[in-house]
Amino acid sequence: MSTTPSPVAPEDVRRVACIGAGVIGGGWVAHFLARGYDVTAWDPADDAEEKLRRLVDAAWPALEQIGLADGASKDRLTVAPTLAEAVADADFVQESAPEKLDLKRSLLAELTAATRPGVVVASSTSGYPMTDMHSEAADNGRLVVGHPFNPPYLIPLVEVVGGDKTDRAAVEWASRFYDIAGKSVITMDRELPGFIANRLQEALWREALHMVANGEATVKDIDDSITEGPGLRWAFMGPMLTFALAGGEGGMAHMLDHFGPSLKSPWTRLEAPELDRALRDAVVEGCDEAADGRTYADLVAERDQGVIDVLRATGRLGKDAT
Ligand SMILES: NC(=O)C1=CN([C@@H]2O[C@H](COP(=O)(O)OP(=O)(O)OC[C@H]3O[C@@H](n4cnc5c(N)ncnc54)[C@H](O)[C@@H]3O)[C@@H](O)[C@H]2O)C=CC1
Ligand SMILES: C[N+](C)(C)CC(=O)CC(=O)[O-]
Repeated sequence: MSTTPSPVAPEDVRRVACIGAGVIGGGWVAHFLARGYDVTAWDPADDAEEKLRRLVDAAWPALEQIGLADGASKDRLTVAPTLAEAVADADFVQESAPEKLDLKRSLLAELTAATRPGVVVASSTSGYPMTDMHSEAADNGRLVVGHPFNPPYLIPLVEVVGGDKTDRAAVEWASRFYDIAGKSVITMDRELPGFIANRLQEALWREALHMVANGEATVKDIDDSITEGPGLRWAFMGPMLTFALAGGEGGMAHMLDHFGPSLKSPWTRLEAPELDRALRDAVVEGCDEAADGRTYADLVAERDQGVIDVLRATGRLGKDAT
């Protein structure tokens, strides 16, 4: 473990390195460019640069719509030929490589060695605790999880948490940096599988898969049940406060006294269903039907506009909102 402080204060960060430039790494690139940073990306895939530039081009109209920071430009993106060159001058590194534990462990060790001492390195992992990804490399107290939501250039939340070897100062540095970079930060003081939001999302997801597997609901029924129902409330009021209103003037106390006993009803089947070929195909087929001829690019544009409309309608544009 290291006690090396970052060589750069969060407010003085100029250059961000994004390692792995797929859906999430590319989304981070778009976000940091829009917030006015110099961004250096690296990804080992042959077609990575072309795909990355395509993703940034597709995201840019949405980012212009919500407002670019002074000096923000797509021209401030450099795609480096090697990982070492990508991170050599970075003030902060966001790792978004595939979700494979061995790969994350060796990549994070490599990043620790290739960055300047003390530079904070955050992993986008959607579920691995940093304690499992930490290597034995020296100076690894600056490795943190910075879990984003898709697309990182529009969804504000980042969950920040360290592992058992992470310096508290690195967690605080990352939280402050993300805040300055326009994110909405939850800083966790302990590791949970799936952090907070994915733990919740995965519970919903498992139930949805059970219903498809058993022919109890279609993919469309499941999506409509959220977008026409609780999803409308969740955009601005979380599940706890929403349910407190279900208790009327008696609030959560009445809600719990009234509905609490039904917690024991067999509403959920939280053990995950077998993700066999039939279930996989049923879900894929249902999503194709739901897309109804819209391409991936159409859906991305539709989603981005929807998120912007919700952020605007709920008064969250204007603050450095994403
Ligand atoms: N897709 C999602 O909705 C979300 C994903 N995440 C996390 O973000 C990370 C990346 O996931 P996605 O972007 O979805 O995956 P992806 O498959 O879209 O992108 C992964 C990228 O990493 C590159 N790559 C492969 N080996 C690499 C290496 N050794 N070093 C650096 N890059 C390498 C690939 O060429 C690819 O471009 C994962 O840890 C995932 O859990 C987090 C939040 C949401
Ligand atoms: C599908 N996923 C588990 C990788 C999703 C996330 O981690 C967060 C999100 O964008 O919902």
